[in-house]
Amino acid sequence: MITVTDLRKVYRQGDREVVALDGVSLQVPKGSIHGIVGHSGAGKSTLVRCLTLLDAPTSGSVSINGAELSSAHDADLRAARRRIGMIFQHANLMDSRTALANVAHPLEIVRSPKRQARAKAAELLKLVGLEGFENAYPAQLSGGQKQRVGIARALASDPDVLLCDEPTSALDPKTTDEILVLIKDLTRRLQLTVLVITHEMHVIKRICDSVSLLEGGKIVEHGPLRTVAADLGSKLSRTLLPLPAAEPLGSGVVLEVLFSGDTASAPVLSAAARKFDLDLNVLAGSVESLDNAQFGHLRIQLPEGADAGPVVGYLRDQGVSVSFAGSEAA
Ligand SMILES: Nc1ncnc2c1ncn2[C@@H]1O[C@H](COP(=O)(O)OP(=O)(O)OP(=O)(O)O)[C@@H](O)[C@H]1O
Repeated sequence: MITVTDLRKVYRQGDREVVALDGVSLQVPKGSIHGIVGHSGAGKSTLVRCLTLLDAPTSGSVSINGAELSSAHDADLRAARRRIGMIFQHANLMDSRTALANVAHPLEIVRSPKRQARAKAAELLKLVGLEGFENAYPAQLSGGQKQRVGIARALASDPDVLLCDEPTSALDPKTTDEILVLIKDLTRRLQLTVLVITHEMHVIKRICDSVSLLEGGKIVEHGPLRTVAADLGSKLSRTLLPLPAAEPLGSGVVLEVLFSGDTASAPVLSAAARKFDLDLNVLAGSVESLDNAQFGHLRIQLPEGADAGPVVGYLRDQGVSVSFAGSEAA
């Protein structure tokens, strides 16, 4: 379990203060993956540096499985850092070392016996699907394979926590999905606690159990993936289930509707159309499976002159979230 409590980081530039983190708190349970999304400048890199204590937080605390990191010093701090495995956008492997020697490197630093370090590195390469590549040099590996070596290296110190900073931003879509499947699989098998920092919603959709939106150094929305996706109108729901812009046709009322769980598979819209004898026009739609639950986000338009009130009431009674979008009823 990672617990971050009221983390603040203020940089001083001359007599000016830059508040990069403004009271960030979060909890990530063991065995789960939490995503942190945010635009450039939101504070993501600062958060990574403060979590690993490469940068000292101005105030607040970070603990892993109840052990306080923020007050640790010297040997304790080094030991605490080893409990955090890091994965970066680029694996930053040592070109002159084989895949095996790269993975064994963190073990050599803590003076593990050489034979033991190599045996463990071989085991980790197998775990990340690189059996047979032990003697390959980075130049002989694809981007995805290099990232796998990076992941094996991150696991060498048997960390409790995996901190992934834009782990797939440099990879093509197919390799991205393969690496995400690997991270998810390792999380479950090794009961890791994983924090993924990313600007890609795809990463959140594919592997995260919960998500936080970081803006201006603050977490402005957070929660389990299913809960935030079902919150019609929230920023995270809009980015998880985006709708393309579509001009309304005429002056009929435009509604945004969000189906989740059971309502996503029930023919609620056609039932509403029959019940009120209306033609409903779908202007835009987005359908996704998130954390094994179905979601549908639609923009629909009622015919000109139709009374939206009873339709909205009926849809809400069926468990569908509805809001007015544009038109005279907005
Ligand atoms: N060493 C520093 N000194 C002063 N200000 C800093 C420093 N590092 C970061 N900042 C400021 O803190 C804020 C957050 O920056 P940070 O790099 O954490 O954002 P980010 O979300 O990682 O952005 P990006 O996705 O572009 O890397 C920004 O306003 C930035 O200018």
